[in-house]
Amino acid sequence: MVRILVSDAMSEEGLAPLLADPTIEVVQKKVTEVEDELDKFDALLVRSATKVTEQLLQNMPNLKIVGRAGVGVDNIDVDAATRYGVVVINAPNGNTISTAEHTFAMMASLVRRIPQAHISVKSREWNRSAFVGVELFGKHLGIIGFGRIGSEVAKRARAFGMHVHVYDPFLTKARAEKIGVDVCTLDELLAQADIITVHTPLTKETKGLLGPKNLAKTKKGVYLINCARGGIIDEQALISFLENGHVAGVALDVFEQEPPGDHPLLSFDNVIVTPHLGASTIEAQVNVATQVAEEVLKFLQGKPVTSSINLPTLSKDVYEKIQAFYTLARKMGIVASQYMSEPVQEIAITYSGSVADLETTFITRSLLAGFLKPRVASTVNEVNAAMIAKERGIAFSEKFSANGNDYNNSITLTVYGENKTFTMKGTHIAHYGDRIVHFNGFAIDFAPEGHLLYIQHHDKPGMIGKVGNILGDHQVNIATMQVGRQEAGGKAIMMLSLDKPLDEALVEILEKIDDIDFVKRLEV
Ligand SMILES: NC(=O)C1=CN([C@@H]2O[C@H](COP(=O)(O)OP(=O)(O)OC[C@H]3O[C@@H](n4cnc5c(N)ncnc54)[C@H](O)[C@@H]3O)[C@@H](O)[C@H]2O)C=CC1
Ligand SMILES: O=C(O)C(=O)COP(=O)(O)O
Repeated sequence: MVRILVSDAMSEEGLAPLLADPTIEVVQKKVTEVEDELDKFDALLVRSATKVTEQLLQNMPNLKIVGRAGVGVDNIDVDAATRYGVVVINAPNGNTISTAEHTFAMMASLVRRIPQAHISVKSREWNRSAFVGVELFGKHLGIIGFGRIGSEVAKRARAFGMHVHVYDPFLTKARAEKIGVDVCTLDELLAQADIITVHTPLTKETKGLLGPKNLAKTKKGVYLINCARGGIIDEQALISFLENGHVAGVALDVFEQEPPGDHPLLSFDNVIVTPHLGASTIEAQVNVATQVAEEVLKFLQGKPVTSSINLPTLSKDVYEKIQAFYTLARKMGIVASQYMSEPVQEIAITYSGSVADLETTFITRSLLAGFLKPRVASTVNEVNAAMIAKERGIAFSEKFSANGNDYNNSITLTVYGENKTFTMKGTHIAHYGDRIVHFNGFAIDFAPEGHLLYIQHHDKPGMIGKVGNILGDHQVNIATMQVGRQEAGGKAIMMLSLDKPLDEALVEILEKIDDIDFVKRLEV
């Protein structure tokens, strides 16, 4: 039974695919309510309230995936998740419209002082002259961060007759022209805008983006809106610029600390606030919960996920094409790692023939994960394989060649160790399976599967018989046997597939046979 912890409030309708699956148990409780059983969960679904820290990840050793039912993943330690091999996914567009609409509602409320007027009337006052606002029409709106939400805000602003200026260092000219907005530098935006709204993620670069220096570059009487993340507008700087009257008003949906408690910003009459409600609509919540539920279900069924933060994104089509090579590469990694029982500095992979045209990032990660698996105690998979390889000083490279040599497709792996270099070549043949066709300088043909025994020896009559007799005497059945040699009477190899793993004592007996150089057990 797969167990999923849903630790923040989520739409039941959205979670329906998980709730309906009889092989899945969904527990809807806060982390603090299940502290004793955290090690029993395979998946964790969160919104922004749950902090997925390294400590929490350590307390959940069976966790395989974290699903963020929303956009921002700043509450998740993605680096730590990657290190532990935990996939992180989000729901990137389910709440875009709701957040853009909320931003616009905040903008209108801010310039017309609707919340203040509302409180006044509810207090039985009727003070019309105290609530004179300004129009949005004709005003200059500065949008910092022109992604999904920023561009939806721009469309609405244009409908209101506003001039829209956007700053986003990653925005292509073509996209900006298509939407018809004025792309400018941050300084130009700060100087021109009557209203500034931020829609970037919270990153090292955007933390404090609107701090004392940049706020000083804004127009006197500017209005500011933050419906993205607390901290993009520096709260201390904001207090100073409200106190000195430079900023006319602020609308905040988000805070550096949530909830903000008795925050000094809450005392300003011209600061209007909501409790992180951007995504809080029925529609957005159904959308984001459905998106993560479907993704988690796919992941648990071994299918590719499309909105991963720490895995290359694959479409179903691409996944189907690479699946066979992904498995072959994993097996090749496992075999090579056991064969090269010594420190390794570099792994070079060459993709030839049809596989060279595919998306190979995943295949390479699969090979690395296979290679590292026998060497590391922690979980290693395609999420963290590249990172672990780097940490261990193992460089890796990919090369591509259109020519598949004798095969329609092949993967050639060269491992550079401290003392030796090892090469193997594998191919995938439709309806036949994975074959290793070159091993350590020998042409051969075997399936990289099960309990394999590799024997390197001198090419002499009777060698196969001697090995067969010893194994037979010890009740070890040989399922298949492939042989290869460089030249008659020279070096030769046998690759045996056995019905059960061999113990070390038997390896030693085999190695004592005259003309056997060495024997290696390979478990795939
Ligand atoms: N208040 C709420 O409930 C919600 C808040 N959000 C927040 O809104 C923000 C934006 O979300 P989306 O538009 O969906 O994300 P997105 O990824 O589509 O857009 C973000 C944009 O920011 C730009 N950007 C990154 N660094 C930048 C920098 N240093 N300066 C200027 N631009 C930069 C990126 O190029 C990108 O175009 C996120 O922080 C997200 O967490 C999202 C949904 C709901
Ligand atoms: O999607 C986002 O980034 C949000 O900020 C929404 O947060 P929430 O899921 O409402 O806690």
